[in-house]
Amino acid sequence: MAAALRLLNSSALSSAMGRPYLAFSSAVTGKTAGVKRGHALPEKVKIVEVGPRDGLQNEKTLVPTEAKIHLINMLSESGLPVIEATSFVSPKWVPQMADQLEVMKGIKKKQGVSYPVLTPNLKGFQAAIKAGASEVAIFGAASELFSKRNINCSVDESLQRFDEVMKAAKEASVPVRGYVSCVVGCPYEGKVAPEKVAHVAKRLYSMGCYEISLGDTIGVGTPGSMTEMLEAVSREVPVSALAVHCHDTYGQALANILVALQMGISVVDSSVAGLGGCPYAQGASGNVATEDVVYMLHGLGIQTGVDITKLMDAGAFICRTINRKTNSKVAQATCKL
Ligand SMILES: CC(C)(COP(=O)([O-])OP(=O)([O-])OC[C@H]1O[C@@H](n2cnc3c(N)ncnc32)[C@H](O)[C@@H]1OP(=O)([O-])[O-])[C@@H](O)C(=O)NCCC(=O)NCCSC(=O)C[C@@](C)(O)CC(=O)[O-]
Repeated sequence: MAAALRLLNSSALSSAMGRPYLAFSSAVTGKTAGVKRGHALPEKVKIVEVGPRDGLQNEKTLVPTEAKIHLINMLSESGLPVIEATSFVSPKWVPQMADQLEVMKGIKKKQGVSYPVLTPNLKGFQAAIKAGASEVAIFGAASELFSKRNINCSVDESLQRFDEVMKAAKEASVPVRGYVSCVVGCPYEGKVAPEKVAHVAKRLYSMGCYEISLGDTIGVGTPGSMTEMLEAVSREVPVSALAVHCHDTYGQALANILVALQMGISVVDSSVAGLGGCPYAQGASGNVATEDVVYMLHGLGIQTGVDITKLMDAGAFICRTINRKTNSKVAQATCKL
């Protein structure tokens, strides 16, 4: 990884001399930044934008529904292939997502873009389908205490609930993504053993989830602990079915994503402007910023299909709307605030 970072930095510096700021990345030129891709790095990465859901769910002040819809529409125009739109969870638990129906009805669905929603149980699944969702995600955890605080049941109980959702989803031919939270650390239990993560990931995959997103919910992972965890999980679930979902609390998210890419993972979750946190994980900061992920990937010559300028416009819009400073380093550096 160190070698790859060295290559990235030297290439970025030389290619940027005398050029406007965004020439640091291939995002504007469409060309690679001249970085030799390591043989393990994928040519393309699918970015799963979780800003409208993960990014906003923790906002204390209710974000106007119209603003959520406008954000999703702007993100759709940026070329992102997947935008997690909202969640069909209890409004008593997460009031910010109580307008899920209006959001789903209000967005302009762009052809080729998927708009999955979170569904913790059968009730949520049924409501999501009624609202027009064509993809859902179930969300479990590798830590008992986090599971209890987040969805009010043990890990085993959650898997039973998910089984019901899976059965209904199969009948309705709806693809289901599975999340595992706390893959390296838990706010209540501390370090989480990689074997526990592998166990839950395997269960979700066996019950039919097409993709398993591994969440470093509180952003404590390092390239070392991520590697250890990913090695354990990839013994149970094919790497082609894995995604990483990194929060940036300790500033390790991009480095963690890079090790995941080097292990063959080609799906990365991120949140525009680095918005977010988890309501049940005190102190957790936002997801890694999508702008920063796209900048790094383009700098590595990896395709995303995302127009970084349009993406930054979406980030600037939501930051203005909720009166927050962007957490994206790229947006800060280019004054897209
Ligand atoms: C799972 C429950 C519902 C259990 O909550 P519960 O209180 O145990 O549920 P219950 O079955 O006992 O029902 C209690 C009430 O909730 C209602 N209810 C029950 N289900 C639903 C539903 N789907 N939608 C709307 N209402 C629902 C139900 O109808 C009933 O209403 P009442 O009779 O009292 O009026 C609750 O704990 C919950 O909603 N939790 C969601 C928490 C959440 O959204 N957390 C954030 C997402 S996870 C995350 O961010 C991590 C991730 C994915 O990003 C990855 C990472 O970073 O690690």
